[in-house]
Amino acid sequence: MIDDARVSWRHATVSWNGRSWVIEDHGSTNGTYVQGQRIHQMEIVPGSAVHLGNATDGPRVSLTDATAGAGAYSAQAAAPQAQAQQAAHQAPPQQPWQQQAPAAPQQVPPQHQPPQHQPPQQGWPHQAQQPHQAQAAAPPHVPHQQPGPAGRPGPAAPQAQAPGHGGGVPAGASPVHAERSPTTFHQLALGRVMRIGRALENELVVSDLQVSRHHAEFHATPDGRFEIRDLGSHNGTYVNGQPLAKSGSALIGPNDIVGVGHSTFRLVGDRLEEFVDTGEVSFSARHLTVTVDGGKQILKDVSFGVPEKSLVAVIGPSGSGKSTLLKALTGYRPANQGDVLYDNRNLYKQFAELRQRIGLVPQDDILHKELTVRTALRYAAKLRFPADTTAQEREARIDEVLRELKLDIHKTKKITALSGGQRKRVSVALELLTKPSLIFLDEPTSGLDPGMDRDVMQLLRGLADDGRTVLVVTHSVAELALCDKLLVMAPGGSVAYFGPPEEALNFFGYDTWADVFSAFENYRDYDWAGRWKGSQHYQMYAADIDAVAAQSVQMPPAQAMRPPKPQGWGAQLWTLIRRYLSVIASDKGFMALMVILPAVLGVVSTLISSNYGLRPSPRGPNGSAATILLILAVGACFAGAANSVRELIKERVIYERERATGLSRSAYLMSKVIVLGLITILQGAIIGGIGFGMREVPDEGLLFGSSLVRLELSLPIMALGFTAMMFGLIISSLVKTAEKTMPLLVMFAIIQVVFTGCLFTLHGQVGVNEFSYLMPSRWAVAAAGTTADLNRLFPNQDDPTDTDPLWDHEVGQWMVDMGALLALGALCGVIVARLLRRHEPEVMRK
Ligand SMILES: Nc1ncnc2c1ncn2[C@@H]1O[C@H](COP(=O)(O)OP(=O)(O)OP(=O)(O)O)[C@@H](O)[C@H]1O
Repeated sequence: MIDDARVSWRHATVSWNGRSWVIEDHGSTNGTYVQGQRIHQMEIVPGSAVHLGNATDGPRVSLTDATAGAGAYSAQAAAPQAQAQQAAHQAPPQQPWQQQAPAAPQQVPPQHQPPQHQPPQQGWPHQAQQPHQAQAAAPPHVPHQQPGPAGRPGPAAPQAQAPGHGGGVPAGASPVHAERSPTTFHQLALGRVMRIGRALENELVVSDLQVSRHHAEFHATPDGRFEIRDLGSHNGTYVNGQPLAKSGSALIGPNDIVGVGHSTFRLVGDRLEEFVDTGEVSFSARHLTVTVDGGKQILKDVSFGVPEKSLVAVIGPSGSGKSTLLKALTGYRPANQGDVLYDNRNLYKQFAELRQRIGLVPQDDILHKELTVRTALRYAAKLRFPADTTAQEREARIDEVLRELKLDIHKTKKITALSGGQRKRVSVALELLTKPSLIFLDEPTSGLDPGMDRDVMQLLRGLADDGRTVLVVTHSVAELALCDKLLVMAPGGSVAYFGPPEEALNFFGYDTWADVFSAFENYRDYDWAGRWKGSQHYQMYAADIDAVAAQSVQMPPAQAMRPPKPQGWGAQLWTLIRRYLSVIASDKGFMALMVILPAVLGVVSTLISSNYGLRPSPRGPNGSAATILLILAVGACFAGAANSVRELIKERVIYERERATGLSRSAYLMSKVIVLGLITILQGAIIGGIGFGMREVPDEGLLFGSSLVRLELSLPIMALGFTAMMFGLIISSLVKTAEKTMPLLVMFAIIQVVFTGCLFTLHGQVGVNEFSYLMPSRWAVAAAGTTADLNRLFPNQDDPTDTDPLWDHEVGQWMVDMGALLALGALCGVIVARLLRRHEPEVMRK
């Protein structure tokens, strides 16, 4: 353990590679320096000047070669290794203000048991010995320090002291951290530009993958003031939580906070103070209230707060507002009233910047299960990190996360081959890539057996001990003792209890959680919130926060909240296409089916007995030509729609999460359209190739003369496959569950059969004919019908002179029919985009 703020929590390791000692930097914030040069990995020898955090005055790690023999040398040199490892596995220090947990109030006499933490079976050595005591909330009488000007505390802000308590520091927040000191100082000089970025040539190097290589620069204006300018960064530069325009600039005063990646900067005189968010942030919610249309409150005045490194569990009966609370805390659906404070900064007001520090693991997995762990993380990293990160940098971060979550032995396995608990770890790993400080999980242990439940909860305990705040909504009560704080929601969306988990049952006066939940069920109208607010626990753990009056939420304008797009549109599209192709390629059965299905449909159509195929019979009419077209068109419709009908619904959770991290809606949709479009066009070619290939066709086509008549006939079938695929996407974005797609697919296909115009005459039927214009099969059969001259082959039996104008044997009509078919496809695209919006976090809808 090296006690220096410039040294990261996991900074570097020194290891013996069999030949020499090697120091490796683990993506530390302030870097590792050998002989004054920032390094990633380097061999070191006794006497090497190795500094952590700063090239000159950072803590020095030295190898001492006390003896001459090689063996003895190794033993000596092991010291730094032990040190580095120790640094990574330190339990959180006991706070000086540690309090004994209060005696349980109310009906039941206190039966407080010290928490019984099982030592972990494997992994997570960070298990705090007594986490509840170590992180017990500061009782109200502990004087709270007030935050700095924009909520960020700092030594230069004593003037911000406010009378009384509750002015911003949450109850339970450690007063130690309210007085946070800067991680580093940088001297600004007039006339000199200080450029910030990830690249080593910057004056101020921020080793953070969220930061662009050349991110922003500070420079002095001629009148002696300082200005920050964004250098077209991928993830944005923020002033007081608001994004600067790309390549925009702003004057900076002493009260302003500049945010770049995980670092924030503040000007003090001509000195720049840098605070690095290493994850250790306090977090609190104040008076959170959510009102839905009709005025009903589904979340009522929820207040709680926790210091850094806390693990908080939220439990409550079904419908008690847990998901609503999670959405309010993450900003997915901001509350109507109240505040969420992140390190004393208002999350809603500074959403654009702070949203990047939040990781959310939804209940369903957010990875494509067909991919291997490593491949899935690679695509996720590509989408989430700035475009200028190298594959090597991303790989290094993935390795780091895999190691941290003990997944490195599983990295080459497909996610489907992992156990439920391991799969959850992979979802957590994905969220950890960008080093969030706050991690929210929605029922991570649902569906897991008790052993895995414990495994996942211990994982979360470890994440919190490593310096993050973790909040988990759970149905499982078996492992609550691992948490620092427990929030119990009552029916109706109010707080029934907040405090140490081991005191909760006593608080309710029951022996088991089943009894508590039964009481919630049986006494739904009881004033659980009133009981909580009248308790000593409330005084101890929440009254402090509640003392500040509730505020209405005024969210910044939509464009100021949108997440930055770490990658450009084209790069996102390319990554999404590649990911989708990887997913398809990993499923050999699906690929085989994609070829077999159209082949079978094409072959089946050849069973229709017809002497003349698509040519006129000697007498003129040839009704079987219409039947052949009908079967081929319906086959293309089925194949196209079946390809896409489950595509969006099965990925909905992934889309929702990725959208919140900057995914472009149109790039996502376009990736589906391109890949599925190519597949269906290919399938259309197979159907048409077999279906028309084995038939007599007219001698002359309309477009290509006599040489490519079969292609001319197949093109409408291919385009029909494409448009049907787009219809399938509409169904996929419309439904709530994947099961509902099947009946809709069947309905779609049957309707297409009816409206081909091959079963009965559509032309001349007022209303029905116009309605048929909305059907892709109508236009596809019409286009092929112009080539085959369907008016002649399949005339109106009542009146052969009454021809269908859509089937006119003319090039112009072929073009119109094809144009209408493709226009329908494009219209479907617009509709899908609108429908996708409904499945996005509320803050992303624009
Ligand atoms: N947009 C909305 N409009 C109206 N009512 C809503 C809306 N969203 C949620 N509700 C209602 O609010 C209540 C709380 O819902 P929420 O999903 O937050 O509960 P929950 O505790 O997460 O439940 P579960 O454990 O079953 O997931 C429910 O009664 C739900 O029907």
